[in-house]
Order: sequence, then C-alpha cells, then structure tokens
Amino acid sequence: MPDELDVRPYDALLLLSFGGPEGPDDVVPFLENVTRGRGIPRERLEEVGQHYYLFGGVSPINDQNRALLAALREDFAAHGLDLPVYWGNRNWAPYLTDTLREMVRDGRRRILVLATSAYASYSGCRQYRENLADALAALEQEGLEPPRVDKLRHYFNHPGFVRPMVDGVLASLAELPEEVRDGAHLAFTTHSIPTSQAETSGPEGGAYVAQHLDVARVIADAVREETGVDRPWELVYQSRSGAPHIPWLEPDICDHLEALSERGAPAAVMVPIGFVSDHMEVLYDLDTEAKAKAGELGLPVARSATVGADPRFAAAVRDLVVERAAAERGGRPERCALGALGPSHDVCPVGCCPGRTPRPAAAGADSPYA
Ligand SMILES: CC1=C(CCC(=O)O)c2cc3nc(cc4[nH]c(cc5[nH]c(cc1n2)c(C)c5CCC(=O)O)c(CCC(=O)O)c4C)C(CCC(=O)O)=C3C
Ligand SMILES: [Fe+2]
Repeated sequence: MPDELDVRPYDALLLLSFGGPEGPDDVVPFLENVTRGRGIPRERLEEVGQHYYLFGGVSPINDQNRALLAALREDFAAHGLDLPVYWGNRNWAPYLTDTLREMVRDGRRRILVLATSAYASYSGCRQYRENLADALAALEQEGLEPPRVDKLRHYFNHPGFVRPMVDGVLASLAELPEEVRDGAHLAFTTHSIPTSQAETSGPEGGAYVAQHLDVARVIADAVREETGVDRPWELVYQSRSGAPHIPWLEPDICDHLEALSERGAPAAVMVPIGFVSDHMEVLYDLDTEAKAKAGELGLPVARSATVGADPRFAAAVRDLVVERAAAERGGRPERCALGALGPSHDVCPVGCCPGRTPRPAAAGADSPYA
C-alpha cells in the first residue's frame, strides 16, 4: 500500500457537472432547467432539442461523468488518497441539492468541488458557485447544517489536462491524409459566450479568452516540437446561443472553416480545448455540423479528443486536491501549471466573473457561507 496522502481538512470531493438528458422524455425538461430565466429564444431551444433527439435524446455527458468518477476513485485508491467522491449536476439528475443532502447525511463537513469546467467565466465558474449557494440554502431550509464548500482552482493549464489534448491532436493529424497533414491548421475551439461576459471574466476581466489562448499556444508549441512542423493555429468559437443582436465571441468554427478553405488551407484539426469531455456540444456542433460544413467545402478535417476520463486527468485532480489541502493547512505547496499565466487563484475573489444580476455564490471570497 502507498503511504496515505494528507487531505485534511477535507472529507469529500464533489464532482459537479452540467448534467444532460438520458432519454427523449428528458430533453424538454432538461432544456427548461438550463435556460430558466436566461432569455434564450424559443427557436434556439427547438433547434437544440433536435440535436439531442438525433442522438436518441441521450447526452453522452452522464456516462462520461460516470467514467470520470470511476477513474478518480481508482486513482485515489491506488495512491493512498482516502477521500470519498460524489457526483451532482446543475441541470439534471443526480441533482446537486440531492447529492449535497446525501453528503451531509453521510457526515461530510468540508467538501472540495471539482467542476467539469476548466476556465473562468460566469457560465463556467460563478454560475456553478451560485448553484452551490442555492443548494446550501435549500439544505438550510430543511434544517440541515450546511457544510463548508471550496472549489478547486481552474485547471485549464494543468499538465494533466493539457498533455492528453496534445496526444489527441497528434492522433488527429495521423488520421488526416498524409499529403495534407503538414499544412493542416489547428482550430482550437471553445464555447462562445457573450462578449460582455468575456470582458468581465476572472478577477481583472478578459480571463476567458486569455486562458484559452494560453492553452492553445502551449498545445501548438508541443505539437510543433513533436512533429517538427510549425502549423498555423487560431482560437475560434462554437455553440453560440442567445439573441442575435447580442454580440458573442467570434468567429464561429463553421465560418472559420469556410475562411480557411477560401485561403487555400489544405486541412484542419478541430481541437475542443474548452470542454472536459466529448459531450453534446462536441458531438453535434463539431462532429455533426462542422464536419458537414467541411464536407461541403471539400476540406479534410479531424476532431481531436477531450480529456474525458484519461488517467492523467484523474492524476491531475489528485494533485490539485493534495495541493489545495496543503494550502488550507497553511503550507506552500508546489502548484503545477504550463503556459504563461501561472496557477490560478484558490479562492475566487469578490466580484470575479459577475453575472447579469448579483446572486449569492458559494465557494468564493464573497460566499455567504464561511
Ligand atoms: C462556457 C460554457 C460552457 C463550458 C463550461 C461548462 O462546461 O460548464 C458550457 C457547457 C455546456 N453547455 C451545455 C448545454 C447547453 N448550454 C446552453 C446554453 C449556454 N451555454 C453557455 C455557456 C457554456 N456552456 C451560455 C452562455 C449559454 C446561453 C444561456 C445562458 O446564458 O446560460 C444550452 C441551452 C440551449 C442553447 O442555447 O444552446 C444547453 C442545452 C452542456 C451539456 C452538453 C450535453 O448535454 O452533453 C455543457 C457541458
Ligand atoms: Fe452551454
């Protein structure tokens, strides 16, 4: 048996994810959960519903989280990290509030949260924190003493998140016809968000785009070193939602593929760095829609894998847990990070990644729960 790793003061890890439908009957209620109060046009919802029906009404995200849970438990057990791992979602069962209630009933008082979103932004960070605050409030209403909840730092630049994506790009390049491989562009993609949200992301603003650019550069550099070929790369966006008159980050991946084709690019690899698993935004927006677009253009494309349940990602989570526990005990742990930005903060400062209207958010400096 390995020596036991010190995770005091924590007594549990919570995998906090988006959630997704598990059958056709779940699709509409799931979309209602996601878009409640968010001003998404009806037509957009109907369109996104069709994406899910195309895949039998099942999002792959839940099985991907089950696989990640298994990978985390296996990694923790193999390395003497004695920490139970739970799973709860923002928008579908198992719901966050139900999981937190179970955790409290199991006696968990100091909970560390791993969100399946690696970057700063309202949608990718504070919204998860608001949902945590709502769940804690619900437990309080039920007469339960809310546990203390902390969130792991953003892991976009952790080597265990980045390295599997480098391998993914190398595998995708190998899938392309040999004669276009060296000229292939790398199209790094992430979820588009309103430009106003991008501008206010992180403690000083602009973090969403800056963090993605940093990761894209690290991956492009690593691929150049591995292959000896310097390929052009760009950061582009996908899965735009919202009303058309509100500006969102651009260009869209499909417009980008068209521009590449016009510029005479021989091929492209789409690299979904914005996502942690190959969920619906990847399967539909890239593998279905963007690939169809590339087919029309006669542009050879491949799409590289997200980290999913890669054992290196599970090991990165272990590293982050041990690091954060040491910091909570007053130590100065080593903090792994690639790229130019350095390791992200442990505790989101007051006011970072603001939403449209202020709401209580847990696991940050402005949390109403200690
Ligand atoms: C930044 C970001 C991430 C990455 C960080 C993270 O992972 O959290 C992400 C992930 C995801 N988004 C997902 C699904 C959806 N997102 C929607 C809508 C929106 N996303 C937004 C942003 C993000 N979204 C925004 C600004 C909106 C507009 C509405 C609003 O302001 O809140 C809608 C409504 C319909 C539509 O308009 O598309 C759906 C169905 C799924 C599940 C996929 C599956 O089922 O496999 C996942 C992982
Ligand atoms: Fe989304």
